[in-house]
Order: sequence, then C-alpha cells, then structure tokens
Amino acid sequence: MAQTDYGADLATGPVIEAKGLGVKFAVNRRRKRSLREMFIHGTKRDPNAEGDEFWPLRDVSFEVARGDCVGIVGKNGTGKSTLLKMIAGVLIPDEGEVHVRGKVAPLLELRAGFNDNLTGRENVYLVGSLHGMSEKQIDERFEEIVDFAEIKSKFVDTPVRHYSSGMKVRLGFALISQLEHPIMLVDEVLAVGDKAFKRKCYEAIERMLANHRTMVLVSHNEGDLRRFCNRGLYIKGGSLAVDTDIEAALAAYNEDTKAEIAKRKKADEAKKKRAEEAEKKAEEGKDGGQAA
Ligand SMILES: Nc1ncnc2c1ncn2[C@@H]1O[C@H](COP(=O)(O)OP(=O)(O)OP(=O)(O)O)[C@@H](O)[C@H]1O
Repeated sequence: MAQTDYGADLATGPVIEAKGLGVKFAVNRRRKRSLREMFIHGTKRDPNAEGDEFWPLRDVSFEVARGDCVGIVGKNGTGKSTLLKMIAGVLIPDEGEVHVRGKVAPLLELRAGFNDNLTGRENVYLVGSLHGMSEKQIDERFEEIVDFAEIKSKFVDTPVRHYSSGMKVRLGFALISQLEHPIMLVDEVLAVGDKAFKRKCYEAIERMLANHRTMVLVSHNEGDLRRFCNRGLYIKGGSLAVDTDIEAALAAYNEDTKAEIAKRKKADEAKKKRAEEAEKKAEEGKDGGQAA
C-alpha cells in the first residue's frame, strides 16, 4: 500500500521533542481540558471541588528520531499513559513543551470518540473523519476495516451500544490502524482480543512500522517491547530515569523491581518479627500476672 506522508519533517531532526515536560493533576478536581478531550469526555467541570495537586510527571526531556520505535516502561501509575496523552495532544502539559512533527495515529483508548447511539458504520465515518480521513478514503477502506474487526454484516448497521466491548475495541483498532500518519502512539492495545486477533494486530503494527514510521509504545509486556522497540524510556517516580536501548531500559526496570520486592519482603519479615515479639511479651506478662 502506498504510504502517504501527512506532513512528517522528512529532513533531519527529531519527530518528537519533549522539553522539561510536566503535568499536574488535582486529586479531586477536573483539570483543564484540550478541545479533543472535551470532544471525547464532555466539558463538565466541578467548579466547587477542591483538592491537593500532584505532579505525576515532571522535568521529562527526550527526543525521538524518525523511524524509532520507543518503548515506555515503568511501574503502574508512574505516568506512562499520561506522557503518551501529552504527545498525542489530548492532554495539555502544565510545564515544558512537546513538539510533534507530523500527524499522530493514537492507538490509545480505542473506543474514544465512538458514540453508542450511532451504528458501527456511522462511527467509522465519524471517528475516521475526526482523524482526518476523507469520506472517499473511508468508503474505499470500509470493507477492510469491518473485515479486520470481524464485525458480522448484520451488526454493521446496529448501534454500537449493542456491541460487546471486544467488538468496539476491535473496530477502534481496525479503524486507527488504517491511518497512515507518520507517528503512532500505542498504549497497551496489543492486549486486545483473542489470540488470532492479537496476531492480526501484531502484523498490522509491523506493517505500520515499515516505511520509517515512528512509534511510541507503552506496555507491560516485555515480549511486545522487545519485538517492536529499539529504544526504551524508563519512567520512575515521575521522572525519566533511563533513556537508552530497550534491553538496558528493561534491565534497569527489572533490577529496581527486584530490589523493591526484596525490600518489601524484608520489611514484612521485620513486621512479623515485631508482632511475634509483642505477642511473646504479652504472653510473658500474662504468665507473670498469674504467677503473682
Ligand atoms: N485525569 C486525571 N486526574 C487525576 N489524576 C490522574 C488523571 N489521570 C491520571 N492520573 C494519575 O496520574 C498518575 C499517572 O497515571 P498514568 O495512567 O499515566 O500511569 P501509568 O504509568 O500509565 O499506569 P499503568 O501502568 O497502571 O497504566 C496516576 O497516579 C493516576 O492515578
């Protein structure tokens, strides 16, 4: 398939450039939303709610060259998805800046933008056009999208509220994977569907990765990371701890995980020992009382 270039800077220079990137969240309050976020989630805010602020990510700087496939690794809740959302432009950073040269295909929340009351067909046209596909392009690819998603023909014109969650996600993946945007952001979506569908997703990603497209992948699956990525960013405690090749990033992450497990085990043992000693003392006290 001919690859269209949607504006990637084919000259030298990084396609993604993050400088001192940071974002803060309010624990109990909705944050400022970008237009796309508003489209996806609505505009409601709770003006009365207040809460403490925290920075899941701060002072994150890195560059991604064209053709790189970068894996982001780190513990749960360290800000990996948040980073991807800032690159995708669905989350506005509170500090620093991110420059993205070229259009982004966001394989993030695959059901984003879907309207439950519209049919599968209508949603494909709606979400496709949101991502910049023309009606003609969608017409040409419609059958392929539906076939890839394994949506039976009787469901194509049924409102997606009657779809299973798997069907919606498959349709989302099938649609976004049709985008020819030069940058792909992928968040855990490779866990989508059964084994056969997963294999199709892998093949689709491999096809997308051909032709020097750039990918940033968030995953906890080391096999996927090793399969696709040449570079690795390890996010630790809200900042970028390691920016290197994927093997070294995974090694640093695994080493920290091992050290943390050992520390927790030691703390648990110490706690257990203290409890046993306290129990023993209490028993001795009881015995002493009885003897007196
Ligand atoms: N809209 C939001 N408002 C408030 N806090 C948020 C919001 N989105 C994410 N967070 C918090 O920010 C932190 C980072 O979340 P994020 O989803 O980016 O982590 P992650 O590294 O992708 O986690 P996981 O590996 O579990 O997917 C978490 O503490 C999360 O609870």
